[in-house]
Amino acid sequence: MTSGDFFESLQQHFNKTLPLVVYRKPNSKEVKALLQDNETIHYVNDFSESGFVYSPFDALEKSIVMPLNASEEIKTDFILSRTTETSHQATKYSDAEKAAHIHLVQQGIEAINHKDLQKVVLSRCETVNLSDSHPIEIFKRLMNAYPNAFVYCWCHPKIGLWLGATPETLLKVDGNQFSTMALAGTQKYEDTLEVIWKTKEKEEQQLVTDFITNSLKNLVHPLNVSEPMTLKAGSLLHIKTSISGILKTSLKSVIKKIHPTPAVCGFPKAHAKQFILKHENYNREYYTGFLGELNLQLKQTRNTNRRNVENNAYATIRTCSHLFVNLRCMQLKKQQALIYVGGGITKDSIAENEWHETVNKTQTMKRVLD
Ligand SMILES: C=C(O[C@@H]1C=C(C(=O)O)C=C[C@H]1O)C(=O)O
Repeated sequence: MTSGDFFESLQQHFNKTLPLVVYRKPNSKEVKALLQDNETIHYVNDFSESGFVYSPFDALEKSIVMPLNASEEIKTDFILSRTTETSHQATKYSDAEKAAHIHLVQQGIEAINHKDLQKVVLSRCETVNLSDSHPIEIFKRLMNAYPNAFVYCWCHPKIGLWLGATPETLLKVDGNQFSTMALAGTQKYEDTLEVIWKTKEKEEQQLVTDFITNSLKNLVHPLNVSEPMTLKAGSLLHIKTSISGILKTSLKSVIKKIHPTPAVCGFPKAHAKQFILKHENYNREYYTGFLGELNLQLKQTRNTNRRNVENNAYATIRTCSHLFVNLRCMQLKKQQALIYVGGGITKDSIAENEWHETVNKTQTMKRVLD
């Protein structure tokens, strides 16, 4: 489909206020959309469904799927163009806004010092007034601005409209090949990837790696764990460890084990989650949940040069899922964007610095707003 026809179909479907999702994977030029044919909310039953899944932070809440068999699938190639900065004004924060987050972080540090809690990821939701909002235009700007992110726009008339550009994979399953990543630690990108990471960030990220590798012990075997490396995400840098192996269990079991990871919740998981639900004072909804392709059937012929009938005999069908953590995202209301940002708190955190980290993280979305 031509790019023009693709975005025209998308806009028409959007105008009919029917559910849709449009997305582009990291470093890919292919953009895909699922256009659901009616307003039904399809809930996930056991993660054996096929389609696009949208899951909240709280694993006790229901996940939504746009099923392949109730949607039209369209695709195009999107050619990146030079990013044009929008005219969005710099944010003036009130003292109260800053004080509230600093207080939350201080409560987190206090709990870490006195209770059985090693890390807790604390976040806030910032409201930005918009002069105008064209979700599909914003989605295109996100694709241009963040080529190595998973960029999406998800919309359901009964749930809401979300957009994001996330650097973090929750998991990828291709047949029985499994991979994931431990991503944590943040600093501003200042024109180089050759940066020094402080012990605080290194320990915080190692905790995520340890949690994931321990959780996967009996589910993925053998398990390969890379050295930590620096990853650039927009104007930020993170530490990333790649983890991969052969999956020995169902998708449902592995999701249950790892989501939410200490990269977005904390450690131990139950205590961190309890702290978040009690102290954050707002509902994260889908922020720090996960989203992406669920159980898609990929057909691959072994020898693409041989154009004969026999070739089909060599075709293999693999079931693939590729899920991302819903970070660097926002919810669009009529004339407002709700931007969700957070950071990992450990015993060594400095509350003021954590505030600035969330301010820096808001830039990922603000750069594409009018
Ligand atoms: C929670 C967020 O990001 C997560 C927290 C990070 C950190 O604490 O340094 C880094 C990357 C993400 O795993 C967010 O972007 O809102």
